[in-house]
Amino acid sequence: MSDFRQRALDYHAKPTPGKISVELSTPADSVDDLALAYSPGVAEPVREIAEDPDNAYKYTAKGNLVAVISNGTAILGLGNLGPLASKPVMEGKALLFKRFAGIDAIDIEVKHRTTEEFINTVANIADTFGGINLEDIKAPECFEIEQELIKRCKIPVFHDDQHGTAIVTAAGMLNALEIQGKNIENAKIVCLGAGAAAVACMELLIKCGAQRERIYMLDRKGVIHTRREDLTEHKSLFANNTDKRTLEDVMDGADIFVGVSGPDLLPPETLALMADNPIVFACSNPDPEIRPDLAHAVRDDLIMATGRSDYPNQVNNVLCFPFIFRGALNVRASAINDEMKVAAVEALRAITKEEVPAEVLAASNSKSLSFSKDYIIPKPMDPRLCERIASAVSKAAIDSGVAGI
Ligand SMILES: NC(=O)C1=CN([C@@H]2O[C@H](COP(=O)(O)OP(=O)(O)OC[C@H]3O[C@@H](n4cnc5c(N)ncnc54)[C@H](OP(=O)(O)O)[C@@H]3O)[C@@H](O)[C@H]2O)C=CC1
Ligand SMILES: CC(=O)C(=O)O
Ligand SMILES: [Mg+2]
Repeated sequence: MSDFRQRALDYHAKPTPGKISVELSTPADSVDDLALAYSPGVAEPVREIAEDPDNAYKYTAKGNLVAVISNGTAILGLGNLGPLASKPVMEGKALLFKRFAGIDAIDIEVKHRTTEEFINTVANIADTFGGINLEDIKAPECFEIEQELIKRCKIPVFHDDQHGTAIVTAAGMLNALEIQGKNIENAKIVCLGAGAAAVACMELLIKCGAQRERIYMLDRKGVIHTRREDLTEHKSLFANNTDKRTLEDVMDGADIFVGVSGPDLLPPETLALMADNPIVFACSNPDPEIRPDLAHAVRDDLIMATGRSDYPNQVNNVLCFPFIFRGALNVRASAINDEMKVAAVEALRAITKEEVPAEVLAASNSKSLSFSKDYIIPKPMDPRLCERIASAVSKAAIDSGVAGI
């Protein structure tokens, strides 16, 4: 067994199995404490909440509690390995919520037969939480699940793999384009993958100025084009009227490659086909579509990002979900809307261009970091992220009329 694999297993097994636990926030030592915490004292907030459900925010953990919910159908890039196998990732998301944004999060892995059964399960428990972060649910079911839950729940419901990924991708991409001296309106974009992350990333890039007809999206069958008759509703939105059919066909002259598909799917030699000063986001986890060392060996003019912590430019939704929820929960937003997403993109972009605090340099073993090809997006441990993104998101929620307080 490799040293890293053993360390990763040990990290999860010790000192106690898993990565999260529940801690008490009030005293529970004396008879008097118990009389307040449980019977008879607990009856008082029960009555208050029965009278007005909003009192749950005052007397329970609801307002700072997010459910991280998965069915394990698209666990990172590992595929459909079932709900229980997704638990380490969901506990990991809970860890990140707490570590970076002080949000209490609990993982819930749901076994279900039909999409409707999954939706009903989540809708039926939603009132317990201040927000719901859907995670690693595969396309196309994820689109219906999120839309239906947004309709049925009074709290923010956010499919992280769609919108968290899209927000970070858009921020990193706009910064990378600026460094490469290109603009998004003219960019030829190749997107390998046509699932949850791909569709949301491309839709947000279009909102940022990308031209739909200059996007070439591919699934396992190749380029998504107008003559295909097997396309789902969301893939059809990206059907390109083109005679190009393969990855090699569309990589010719491309300015941007976004990989949200699976490991090692981008042959190094296809990079040679791209335009000058290209941008390659190989975001599949844990193994990217192409390893940075292979990519850099083919081209020295590219900007390269992955979803991982151990290379420069980590384009990963960890840079978004803790902070966008912090901003939403702080103003008790009923939804996470486009205005809040755009505010998160802009905050992320702006932070990248500012001086990096010494503690971030130390945590990332760097002597210096400044806006450049190897620093297009902030590091996740940057303490400015929470304050800056959350306040921008809260403001956008207030301005767009979805804030509850
Ligand atoms: N860095 C980050 O922050 C994030 C990265 N990701 C990564 O993106 C990837 C996809 O996740 P997600 O969108 O949630 O999953 P989905 O299951 O919703 O989508 C997966 C997509 O990848 C396509 N795909 C898989 N294998 C191939 C292949 N050999 N050739 C071409 N296309 C392929 C599938 O094609 P088809 O439709 O034909 O089945 C599908 O369209 C994962 O690797 C995940 O780790 C996801 C979210 C965040
Ligand atoms: C980062 C993440 O959410 C994923 O790879 O699925
Ligand atoms: Mg995910």
